[in-house]
This record gives sequence, structure tokens and C-alpha cells, in this order.
Amino acid sequence: MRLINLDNNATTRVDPEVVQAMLPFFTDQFGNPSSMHSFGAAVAAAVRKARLQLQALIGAELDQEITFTSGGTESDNAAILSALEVMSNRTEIVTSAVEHPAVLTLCAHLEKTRGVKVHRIPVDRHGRLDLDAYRAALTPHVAIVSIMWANNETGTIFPVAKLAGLAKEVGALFHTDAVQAVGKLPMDLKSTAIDMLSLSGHKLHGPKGIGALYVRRGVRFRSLIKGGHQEHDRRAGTENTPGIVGLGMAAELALKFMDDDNTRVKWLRDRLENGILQRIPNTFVTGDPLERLPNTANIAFENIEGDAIPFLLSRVGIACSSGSACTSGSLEPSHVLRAMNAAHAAVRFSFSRYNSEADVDRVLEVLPAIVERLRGFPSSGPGERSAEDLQSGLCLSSRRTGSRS
Ligand SMILES: Cc1ncc(COP(=O)(O)O)c(C=O)c1O
Ligand code: FES
Repeated sequence: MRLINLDNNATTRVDPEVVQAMLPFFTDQFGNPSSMHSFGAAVAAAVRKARLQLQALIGAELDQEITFTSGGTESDNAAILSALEVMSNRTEIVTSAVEHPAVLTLCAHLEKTRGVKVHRIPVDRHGRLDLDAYRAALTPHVAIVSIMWANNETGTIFPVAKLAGLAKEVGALFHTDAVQAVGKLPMDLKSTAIDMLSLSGHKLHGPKGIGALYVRRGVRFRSLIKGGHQEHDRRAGTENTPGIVGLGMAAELALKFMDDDNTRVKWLRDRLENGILQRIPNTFVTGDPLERLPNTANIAFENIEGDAIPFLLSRVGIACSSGSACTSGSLEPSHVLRAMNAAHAAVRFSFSRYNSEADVDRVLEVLPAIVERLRGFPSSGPGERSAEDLQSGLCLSSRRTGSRS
């Protein structure tokens, strides 16, 4: 069975060029970049090159503004915790109701353990931020604003440059979780007021377990991980050199292919969306119709539990998801859909440069029958499932009146 990955917001395939770039750093080039000898120096040069590759991708002013971390989650934690430390006379955080758990769980923890006041700005039914509520939350008590660049479930893009400018007016630091946006959207951080930005390798065809935190020149920063002097004293611990080199190469490729990728990927995404809306009644696209990642389609199917469709599609080799990977599988409703007051569960299809027209056509071939079946109508043709599959799907769909609506 041919496998079709339409779950690229969960993770992406590592580009073969990335793998090739990494391999020598497991074999010959195993030196420690902090060592004085030539072994270490060559590896240190490779780490520097990766920093420059990332600098180019996000439009940072200096390569030293980039610190390598273990991924998006660590970068988010490091940014927020540093801000609370350097702005110790301020005790409030502004964030959105639809952030990744890397931000929301930390905020809830800080609220409980340190008495930090957290403002979670609501969104409308398209997932757009309530700008009035945002402005109202901004006071001189706010240490940091942490608002994502693009949402992982709906693909809705927040106007982060504008939001950062407003945060500056009250002297707050501005951090953005750009894990889903980096490599998909053009960026020029030096022309914005964004102070810190998180990114992650595995969302842009790089390896897992590597990411970076951008910290604008002049912004005070306290390292989350204490120890040695690596990463300009911003992240202790011997560097993950193969991962760093891989992330650098992934960044270079993302920049090189961004325009082409996005044109083609968006065309595929739109073809799938339009195909589903035309073929299957009572479906609609969630997320902002205009300000949306070019690779993400989040589609609500009325009267079907979100988990049922990904479950049945996976049986025919198609991977997609019913929300973020962190919530699906736990049978927890998606906090993003709840924040949007969505009346229905939704299925996320997320593309990458490895997808083709044939992938879209295959989904359009099998999905109508699956949906008909789950809605309890007679079905025929492709998508015929076993009694066991049918039972599971119907069982999942019977939970449709649950807390997602
Ligand atoms: C928006 C967002 N932030 C943070 C993360 C976490 O990144 P990582 O898996 O590198 O820790 C993810 C990944 O799912 C994400 O989508
Ligand atoms: S809802 Fe759990 S098996 Fe159906």
C-alpha cells in the first residue's frame, strides 16, 4: 500500500540532502565544537555555518541572535522563563487561547506555582485573535507576550509584527512560537519588533530534537539550562552537532524552495479543499480564509466525530489528523476548536513539498464513501471497509455530541 503523508504539521520527512549533510558529523567529524584542537574547530565552523543559514531564513540581523535548542518546546519555555527573570518587576503574561501546549501548559504551571497572571486572548470562529482584548490586556505589568505566528491546527496566521509593535508600547517583551511558520512564510525579523522567536527542525524537513531560539540583539536573556558556556552562554550542554548541521541545511533548502514549494503546495491544498467541499455536503473549511498557512487545510465534517475520518483514512494508507498530534489519541477535545466555538470536530490535512496531485486525488477518491458511511448513508465503490472498520468509525462518530461542540 502506498503511504500518503498529509500530516506534515505533525512532522515532516527529513530531506535526503539534510541526511547527507548530517552523516559526517556522526563519523569523521565527531569533534566537540568547544575543543581548542583542529578536530573541534572544523565542527565549530559547521555550527557557525548553520547559524548563518538560519539567520538568512528568518532575516535576523546577526547570526549570534540564534541559539540552538532541543526543539520548539524548549525554545518556548526558555523564552518565557527568561522574560520573567529579566523583567522581575512585572508579573503578567499575555498569550492566546490557541497556543501549542509548549506555551499553554507552562503558563498554567506558572499561574499555579508562581502566581503569575496569564491573559489568554480569545479568538473568533475563524481562529483570528480578538485585537480589542489584546490591547486591553497590554499594561505595564506585562513581562512578555507570547503569541504564535501560525496555528498548528487551523493554519491561521496572526499579525505578529503588528502585535509586537503594540507590546513595545507598554515595554513588554514579545515572543512568537513560529514553529509552524518558519520555512513556510517569508520572514525579515530585523524589520519587526519581535524580540524572541521559536522554531523547530522537524517541521521543515530537518531532524527531530533540534530547534532554535532567536533573541534579538540587545534583549536581555537568562539561560534556561545551566552548565557550561556553550551557545554564547545561552544554552549549556555539548551541542547536538549533527542536528544543528541538519537544521542549517533544512533552513537553506526551505529558503531556496519556499516560493516554488508554496505555490505548488497551496495549489494542492486548494485542490483538496475544493474537491472535498464540492463532493461532500455539509463540510466547511475552518481557519482564516485569507491569512492561512499555504499548506494547511482544516475541514469540518458535520455530524462526524473528528477522530473517525483519520482512523479510517489511515486504514487505506493516508495520514492526516484530527487536531494537533498532542491532543489526538488522548481523546481530549481540541482546545483550538473549542476556543473558536466550533460546532463540529475537524480534520487537518497538512501538505509538504513531498506531496503530489496523485495524493490529493486518492483522498478525493476514498473520502466521500467514508463520510457517507460514517453519516449512516448507504455507500458503494472505493472506500469499502471491513465490518470491524465500520464499527470503529461509527463508534467514534457516535461521540460527536461530546465536548468539542
Ligand atoms: C506551534 C508549535 N509549537 C511548538 C511545537 C513543539 O515543537 P517540538 O516538537 O520541536 O518540541 C509544535 C510541534 O508540534 C508546534 O506545532
Ligand atoms: S470511542 Fe473509543 S472505541 Fe469508539
